[in-house]
Amino acid sequence: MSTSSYFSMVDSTSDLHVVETRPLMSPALIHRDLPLDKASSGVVSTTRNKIQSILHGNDPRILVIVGPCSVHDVDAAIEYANRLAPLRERYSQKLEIVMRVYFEKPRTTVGWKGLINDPHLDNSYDINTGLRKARGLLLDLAKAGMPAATELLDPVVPQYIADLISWTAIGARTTESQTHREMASGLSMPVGYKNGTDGTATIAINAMQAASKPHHFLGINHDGHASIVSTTGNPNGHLVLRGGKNGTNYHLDAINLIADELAQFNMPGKVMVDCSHGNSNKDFRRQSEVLKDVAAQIRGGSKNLMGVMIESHLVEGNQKLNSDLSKLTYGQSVTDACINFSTTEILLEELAESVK
Ligand SMILES: O=C[C@H](O)[C@H](O)COP(=O)(O)O
Ligand SMILES: C=C(OP(=O)(O)O)C(=O)O
Repeated sequence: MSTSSYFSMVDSTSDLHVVETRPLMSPALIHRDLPLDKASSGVVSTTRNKIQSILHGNDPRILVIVGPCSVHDVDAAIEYANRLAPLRERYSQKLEIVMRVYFEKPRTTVGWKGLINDPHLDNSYDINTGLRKARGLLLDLAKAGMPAATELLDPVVPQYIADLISWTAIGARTTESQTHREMASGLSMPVGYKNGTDGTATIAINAMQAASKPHHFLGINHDGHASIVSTTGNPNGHLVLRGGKNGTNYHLDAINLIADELAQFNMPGKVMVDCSHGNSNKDFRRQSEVLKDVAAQIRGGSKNLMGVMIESHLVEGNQKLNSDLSKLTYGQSVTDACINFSTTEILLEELAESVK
């Protein structure tokens, strides 16, 4: 029986909801066009080492992940980095400032999923261009000496950009996912695991344990071929407290409780506080309140804090994405609302002053 007559006899049971599949460029091809240079690799490895030292208590400074909720405009991201660079230098004795450069957005239901998924912001989903734009921006930042932090969401994406990332988040919506724990087990940089959207820290503690162990899973290699990936486990994981539906978790009591829980599992007790999301109840103005509380804890001698995360952009607030992109305000977030740059400067000064 010929193949076509065989298939005409059976019901089609696959791809019933798939419209099309398009070729994806291999990581090797994008790396060939946008290679890692010596200076950039130096920025990434030095920053990763410094973050590891902070995490393991060998460097008393505080890690600061600060920048836009998401990058939708590469020029605005570069302008932001140019303004952040002098602050990074000024406070370098007290703070390790790393720019938040988020290309992938996990949505509660649906919405724009970030520059990699839809780089033209017009539902054309030109992912090959998205990956190039993301890598190009990371290279420009690294060449200018600015280290980058991101959230890694799609497990295929690290092959394209992870060599340029100094710190990674596993988000509140994916910390409990085995796929993301497997991915984190093979990542080369320190990883922060967010507590769940309901505020539960236990899933993030489980994630830290799982990702610190070796795993074997499905992925792609540098040439883009489907592969079985085997990892060693990532020893540089920590918790990121981002609050949740049931309230905040940045106060001293909450942090002490979680540090005790971490100690029971022999995990590093030092945590990062995300000043935004559940801790600000998504009101960008409340990030200042959270940051001030954290600074007071550091001033008071707390040994349980290793970092903070701040959502900040050139212009405060956020705006809706609509079809007329020419109406977008330059330097304002199209995802979560952010504080503006002058507030960011004030907060970084206050945080730096709190570190002895
Ligand atoms: O930081 C970003 C958002 O909080 C996250 O992507 C969820 O966004 P959404 O609830 O608007 O989908
Ligand atoms: C999505 C984010 O955070 P969370 O996972 O905490 O909601 C984010 O930081 O962009």
